[in-house]
Amino acid sequence: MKSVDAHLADILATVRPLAPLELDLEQVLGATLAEDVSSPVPLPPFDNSAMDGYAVRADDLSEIPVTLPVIDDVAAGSTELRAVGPGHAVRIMTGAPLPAGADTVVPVEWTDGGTVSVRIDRRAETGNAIRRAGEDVEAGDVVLEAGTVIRPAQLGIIAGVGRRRVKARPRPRVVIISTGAELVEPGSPLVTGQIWESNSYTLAAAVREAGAEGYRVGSVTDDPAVLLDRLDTHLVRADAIITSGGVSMGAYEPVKEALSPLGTVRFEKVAMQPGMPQGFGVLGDDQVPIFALPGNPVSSFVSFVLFVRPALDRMRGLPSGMPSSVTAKAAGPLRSPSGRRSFLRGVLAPDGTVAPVHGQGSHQLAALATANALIMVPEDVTEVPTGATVEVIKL
Ligand SMILES: Nc1nc2c(c(=O)[nH]1)N[C@H]1C(S)=C(S)[C@@H](COP(=O)(O)OP(=O)(O)OC[C@H]3O[C@@H](n4cnc5c(N)ncnc54)[C@H](O)[C@@H]3O)O[C@H]1N2
Ligand code: MOO
Repeated sequence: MKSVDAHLADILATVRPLAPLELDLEQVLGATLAEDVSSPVPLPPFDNSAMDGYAVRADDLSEIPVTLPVIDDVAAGSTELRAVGPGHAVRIMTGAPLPAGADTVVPVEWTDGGTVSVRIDRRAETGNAIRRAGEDVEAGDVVLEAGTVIRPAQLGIIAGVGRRRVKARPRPRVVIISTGAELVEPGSPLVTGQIWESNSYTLAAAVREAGAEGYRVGSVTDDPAVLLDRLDTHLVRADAIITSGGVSMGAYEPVKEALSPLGTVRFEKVAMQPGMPQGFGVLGDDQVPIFALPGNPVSSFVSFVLFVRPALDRMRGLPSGMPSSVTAKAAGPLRSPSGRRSFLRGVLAPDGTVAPVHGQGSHQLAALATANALIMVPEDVTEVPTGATVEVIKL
């Protein structure tokens, strides 16, 4: 059987980072920057007030209380140049440009709030409540480096330096197709022999959590021709495809039957539990990667974590490899088949212990839903005693 590491290595040697595009601000969340972004101007661009209050000269506050005439009013957005002379005050709002001559802002709470004249009851030091030009960013400074994933705050600074578009690798578009004649959409009634289709929902959600776009395109039955037709329809808009089911040894294995003859997708047994039957390859002129995952719900999810998520990282231009793990102490004994690496579902506690959940079958989706970690048991280990150190992947 092929090792987990060899299968992941094959996948990562095949998938490529997506080509960068000029993306609009509205489309760029979750994309990976492919250029350094710098600011054309200092930020803030001008000295301005951090509070609503009065712009004055600190020298005029040597005797407190003091009453000063209010000679002007300046709001945020004001583009007129104003000045404050000795013995005067200008009423100012948060974000408004500081009038020339002023060197401190007295918050309105320290005054009587007057509009003709103002009584100031507390001394403000020079520079109080003033935000200086360039305090955040100097003109020309790089604010984000190539390779940064654009999350809300990063998107904010791109807009904040005035950029409408940036060069970035988009979120990969992943089409998800479940296969199986027994599958029924949740919300519809079941008859004997049927089950509700869950894998495409799990996988689409996992794709989105992994920073890509997940498109469920409905399940197909066990007819390989229908699957090929569905693939043909969706290939044009996919950066990757995930199928679930139809890859083992049964009489009706539509994914294997449809894709094996193409010669670009290999079906192999990977030495892991769950997730042993795996298909991977490329489709079409654009060599779109396809992950043919096993149908058992826990198997498809674990396969996603081990193989698809690292591939999506690579497509996004991020470092990729085996999911990171932490060490923990086994809270109970663990069993694992010889020659296969196990990914047991477990609950990692804050005290650093990890307990296997009850129900380790590949079909036991409810048990998976109670887990927050995968406990790895190496290929050459069949039993792990309570208290032993194990590696776990956090979910
Ligand atoms: N004779 C053998 N039988 C099986 C082997 C084997 O080596 N020899 N491998 C087993 C292992 S391991 C796995 S994993 C499964 C993989 O089977 P398939 O990928 O062909 O998946 P299916 O047969 O279509 O389904 C398996 C199981 O999962 C349920 N399922 C499938 N799709 C969904 C879905 N979208 N939502 C919810 N549940 C789904 C399906 O009803 C089956 O119960 O093969 C073993 N057999
Ligand atoms: O390897 Mo299968 O994934 O046992 O369920």
